[in-house]
Amino acid sequence: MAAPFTTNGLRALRISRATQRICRPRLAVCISSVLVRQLSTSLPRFTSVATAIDTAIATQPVSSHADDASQPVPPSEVVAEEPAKKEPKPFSSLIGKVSKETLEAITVRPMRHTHMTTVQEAVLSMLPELIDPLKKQDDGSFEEPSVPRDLMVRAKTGTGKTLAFLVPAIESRVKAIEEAVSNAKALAGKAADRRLVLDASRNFVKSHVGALILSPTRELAKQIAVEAERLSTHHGFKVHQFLGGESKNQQLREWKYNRRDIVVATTGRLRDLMDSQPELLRPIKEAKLLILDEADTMLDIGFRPDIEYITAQLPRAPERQTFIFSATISKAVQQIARQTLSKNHVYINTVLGTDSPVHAHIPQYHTVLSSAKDQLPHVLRLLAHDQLTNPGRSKVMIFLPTTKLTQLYSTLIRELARAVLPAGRNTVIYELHSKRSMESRTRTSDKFRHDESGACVLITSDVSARGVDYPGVTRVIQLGIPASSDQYVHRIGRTGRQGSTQGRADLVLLPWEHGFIRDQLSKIPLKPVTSHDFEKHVHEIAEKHDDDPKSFVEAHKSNLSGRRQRHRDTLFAGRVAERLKGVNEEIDEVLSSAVEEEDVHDTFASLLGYYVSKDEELRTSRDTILEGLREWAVHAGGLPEAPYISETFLNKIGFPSERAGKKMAQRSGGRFFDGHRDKDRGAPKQNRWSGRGSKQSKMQRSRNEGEDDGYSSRRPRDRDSGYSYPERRDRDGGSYRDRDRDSDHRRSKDGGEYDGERRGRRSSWPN
Ligand SMILES: Nc1ncnc2c1ncn2[C@@H]1O[C@H](COP(=O)(O)OP(=O)(O)OP(=O)(O)O)[C@@H](O)[C@H]1O
Repeated sequence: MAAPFTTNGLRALRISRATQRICRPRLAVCISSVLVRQLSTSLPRFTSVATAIDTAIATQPVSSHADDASQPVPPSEVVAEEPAKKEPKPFSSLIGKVSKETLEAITVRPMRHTHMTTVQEAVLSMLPELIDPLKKQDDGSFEEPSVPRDLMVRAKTGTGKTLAFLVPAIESRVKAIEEAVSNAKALAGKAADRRLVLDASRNFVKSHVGALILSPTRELAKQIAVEAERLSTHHGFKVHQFLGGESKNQQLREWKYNRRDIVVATTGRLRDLMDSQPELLRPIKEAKLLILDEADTMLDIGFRPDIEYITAQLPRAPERQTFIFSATISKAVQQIARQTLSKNHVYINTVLGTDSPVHAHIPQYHTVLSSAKDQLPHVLRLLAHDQLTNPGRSKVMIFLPTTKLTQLYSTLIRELARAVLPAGRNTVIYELHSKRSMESRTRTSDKFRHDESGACVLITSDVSARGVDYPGVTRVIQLGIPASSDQYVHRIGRTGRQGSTQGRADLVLLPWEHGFIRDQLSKIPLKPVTSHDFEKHVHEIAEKHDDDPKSFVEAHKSNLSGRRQRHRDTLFAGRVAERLKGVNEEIDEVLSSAVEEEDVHDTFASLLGYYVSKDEELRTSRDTILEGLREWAVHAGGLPEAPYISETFLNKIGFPSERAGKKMAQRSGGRFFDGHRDKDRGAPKQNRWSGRGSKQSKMQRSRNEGEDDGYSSRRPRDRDSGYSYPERRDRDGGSYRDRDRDSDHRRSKDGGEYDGERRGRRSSWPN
């Protein structure tokens, strides 16, 4: 019988590596190619590796650094095929390579998966060799591994990367325990009995951590921990979570009394505990596997000091293995990653050639608005469109660049949904950002994940951009430019997951943000749509509904769950088109009654902080950005005057400010941005929203009461769990200090949420 693909594949890679070490690179690649080609004739699955090496030959420079011993050996690259091009392999093909407990968890209970995704097949077919424990030699060093043990893996969003790294983590733990027991037996010789075996196993699982998994956000860390628990159900493993914003005492209690198989952590909390808790540090220092999920963020400047601190405490390669996973791994990140990975690592790339890391089947649109005034109406029309085209199963995520804008939009959409959207008061609005307590974030995230209302919206900052798995998201709306093109990809990845062919993405930009598309998103297949055309389109669909609501809903009946099928007549109340026509009046009304000027000013300041360094990506001047934001404050935020920004403040935030400052000063009578109001400017002019905020500002209330979860105007507020909870601090009182250290708040350039901390400097404006 032919040897399994993996063994042959790894053997070929090993030979290829050996040849690379001793020959000139071009020659080495040729030899490798011949070897691989021979294999691929008998094993068709190996063709992709052969193709990769062929590509390498084509691109290999004739004169290279062949004799330079200091050049790192390049990683072996495995290019996996797209699922569309081949039959997915069943998990049952892993029998004999993976323990039966893990396979049972995957295929029977609780996961019930049948076939591997491309990335899973590429990684799991490297088992069991990938995680074989290394033998310790007499001098205390470890034997040279016979196959590459470190991985850098790139695969599209929603393709099951979590399972791809968790299975090796679990299997490696199983093997390490077996080895510890067998060593104990060997030591005891004939005296070995059942009790000794048990003791050896018990000691080992408490004194050695198996795998340490680091994640950039708490939401993602929690999700990974849940998946790890599910996958290790039949092994009885304990998964520890060290996440900021949660009780340290509780985490330490769990740690004290339980085995330590897998640790999932955000870097801030883990570092904090490693610093202060020797009881925790000792077993973590024994961790033989480090996994960085969303690796490009983890290796970004904001997280790197923590990552370096943590990795410095762990064993070195080859004793420690490192896996790096992400949907986006740029060349620069690859360079940095190589400092963390062993030289002898494999790069598995399932995103082929020039292919976009976003799923091709997700239609992506962008709208450049002609004025800031159209921003909110357009977003409401997008929501209406989603509810009309996905009746009974609309689930939308709206991403905003700053926390303040997230709060403002949550207030506005919560107020407007009832009057404007087709599902009206049945629309459930969720709000999620880093200013919420951890408890509230977890609750909101869980509720949105399991929401079956048929019309729900999660308004969120970038805390939800990466890795978080919400099934059934029908549309992702991005308002304003994302922090980077990678962040765009990750946000979009919240829809069309698990091979789902449904989903849509919309990017909504102000006129001066247009340059971002050419500068950063030129490789993304974005289709333009004007707000005018879209308005017409939505009205046509709404009128179609209003002409015959019953048959409209009937046509989409298959989308409805049993419970909602019974209530399908009430899916969209009243005449939808008419309500949509009144959107501008409703917005005026809500801006004047539910939003304080102060909130708009704060939001403006947060946007200024976010956009100030984006002039290059936007291909425009800072003056244009400033003007654009001032226009936004008036036309979208409803301020009577554009905010005035002092020259000093402009200087502070890096504007070429003398000219801009004077210009603003001459034009403006509004609020003075340097912590003072400009008293000499007299009373602000009355505008159509004067007397605004007469209802208590929702943003204010949100701040005061921790309002968040699934607020639907249909429900009485006092009965809405999560609505009236006071903002709570952790019982251990450490939340604020801890939050400052938490990964979510240390995000850099494209780590997501802008929270006033930019490149290590805390700014003076709100976020
Ligand atoms: N083999 C499989 N068959 C069916 N569903 C799967 C399989 N593997 C994973 N899934 C499901 O697919 C979804 C997405 O998986 P996961 O979150 O691991 O994707 P990801 O690649 O890590 O995405 P992201 O890049 O956004 O982090 C999850 O709901 C997971 O349970």
